[in-house]
Amino acid sequence: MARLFNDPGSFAEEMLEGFAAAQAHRVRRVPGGVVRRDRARSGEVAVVIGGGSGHYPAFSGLVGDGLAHGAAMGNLFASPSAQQVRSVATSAHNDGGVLLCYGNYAGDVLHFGLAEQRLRGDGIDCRTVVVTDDVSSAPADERDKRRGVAGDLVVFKAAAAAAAAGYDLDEVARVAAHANDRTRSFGVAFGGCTLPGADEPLFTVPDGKMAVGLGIHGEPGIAEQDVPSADELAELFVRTLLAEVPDGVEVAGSRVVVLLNGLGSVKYEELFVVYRRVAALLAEAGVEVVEPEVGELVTSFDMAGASLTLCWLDEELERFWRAPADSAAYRKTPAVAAADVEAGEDFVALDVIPPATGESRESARCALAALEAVKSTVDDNVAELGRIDAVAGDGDHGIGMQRGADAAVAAAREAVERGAGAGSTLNRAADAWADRAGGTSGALWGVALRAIGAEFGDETAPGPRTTGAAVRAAADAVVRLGKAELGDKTMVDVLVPFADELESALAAGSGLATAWDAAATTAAKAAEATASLRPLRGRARPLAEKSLGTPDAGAVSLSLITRAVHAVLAR
Ligand SMILES: Nc1ncnc2c1ncn2[C@@H]1O[C@H](COP(=O)(O)OP(=O)(O)O)[C@@H](O)[C@H]1O
Ligand SMILES: O=C(COP(=O)(O)O)[C@@H](O)CO
Repeated sequence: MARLFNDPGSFAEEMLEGFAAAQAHRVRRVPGGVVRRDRARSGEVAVVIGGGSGHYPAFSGLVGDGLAHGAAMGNLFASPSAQQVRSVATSAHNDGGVLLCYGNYAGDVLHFGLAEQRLRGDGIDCRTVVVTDDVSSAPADERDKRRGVAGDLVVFKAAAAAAAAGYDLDEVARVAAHANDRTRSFGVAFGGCTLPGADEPLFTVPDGKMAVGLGIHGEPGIAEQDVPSADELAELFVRTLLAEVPDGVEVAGSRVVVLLNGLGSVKYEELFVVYRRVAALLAEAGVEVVEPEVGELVTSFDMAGASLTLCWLDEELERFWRAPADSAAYRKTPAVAAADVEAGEDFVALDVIPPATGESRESARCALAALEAVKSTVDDNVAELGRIDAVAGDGDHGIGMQRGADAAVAAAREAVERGAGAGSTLNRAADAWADRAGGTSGALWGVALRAIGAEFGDETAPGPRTTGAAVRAAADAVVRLGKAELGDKTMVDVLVPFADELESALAAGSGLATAWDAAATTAAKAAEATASLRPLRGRARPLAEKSLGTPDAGAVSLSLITRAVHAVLAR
């Protein structure tokens, strides 16, 4: 467990501050993360990686020559926001376009996806490759649903070496996708991680047992067995990964990168004991190992666990794997000399409040009151939302919603004080929510509030009809971004019936407060009804059976929020 921290809420930020100070000769701090201190040559594709904090050396430790050009860093175990990714990518860009490369987690996919759209809008060409190496997170015929774990390193390195070799953006993306296709990982855990300030570990494994197939956020594993000996673990690792070799690869005679990764509190010495047997087994199978790594490459805070990664090489991947690199946490000599180029402009968000009418400013005050009610209900339910999310997810839904709601209220308050209209107030609240909350729900709440803001605008006071249309627009935006359907066990199962009921009650002539009341009652029933569904989206999906009987965390928080907002409308 973490012993050294100040305010747990500032841990990720303070960690990055210290990292950047300690690595000032390699990296530069920019809003949302870090970029290389020295620019690469002009025209070189920038490889921008990122994800939640708590996985060091992923992601900031992998920024440097021959590795990533920048890393966007979110809160602990929560993806960076779209704005953070955009900021880092803008600072890392060398006029050669940007490859966004990160592990396949719902929150990362949403935020990096939004960032990609915005970067394109800024005139920066982008491609995306998500890492999906964890064989236990989905079957082989659904590789695109798998999580990204320690295989991140091989994919990031291949992409960055291709960029350094002068490949263009399409070619860098091709190399990264190819490295991902050739990479498989498999992990186990003996104990959970405890985040700073938390009293309990995120999950536990019974004494003497080992969870098999566990993810890097403590997502429960696919099986449990007695703790094996080091040799037996090596045998399990190698057997599992040799059972799923990429298409077109012959095991005997192949050359592979091997990563034996410690997840946080397994000792290097233990890893070497395991590696001794891994190396022997691969040799017996006729596989030649190329520059293996044994150590901490992608961790999960202080989780006790380990994983094995194999990347099946061809000539090009081997060349890129062997290429020099010099980052804080990963170095291969000879180090490349940094190009001595002027640092470019960092990304600076515009801070202009658009003009608004008096009536819209009045509505902005109501929007602020509604957000305050949201914050207060989230505060009251934070532990329960975490508990529900922990059944099949990563247990951070309450904390994420709290971070988002806090930030949204602060941003809305500032906007109101500066004379913003309702639309702009909600836009600012939306960006603040998405920025601070991270995670899947952060991205979704961000687009939902933005959609409401767009309907409200800064000119007129939104009446019942506009409010109904705004809620519908929010539902459409959430579905468009998250692509969940009704019945997938997500917040959509509450948001859509809520919007339907609100619209039909308004159409039947009810006033806003009465219609909202009826819709909030529908929302509560819909949230409860998600208990009988199996999740088909998000982090809980691999644990569908476990989640039966428990409602969806995002559905419950949304239903509580609709009820809290009703209290404001009924005033
Ligand atoms: N594709 C999706 N569309 C809509 N809602 C989703 C989707 N994926 C997940 N969710 C919602 O997000 C909630 C989880 O939010 P959060 O804990 O912030 O995410 P994370 O799993 O990234 O930590 C889920 O309970 C679910 O309601
Ligand atoms: O957890 C991470 C991002 O996933 P969310 O879906 O945002 O929770 C992060 O730690 C890995 O990038």
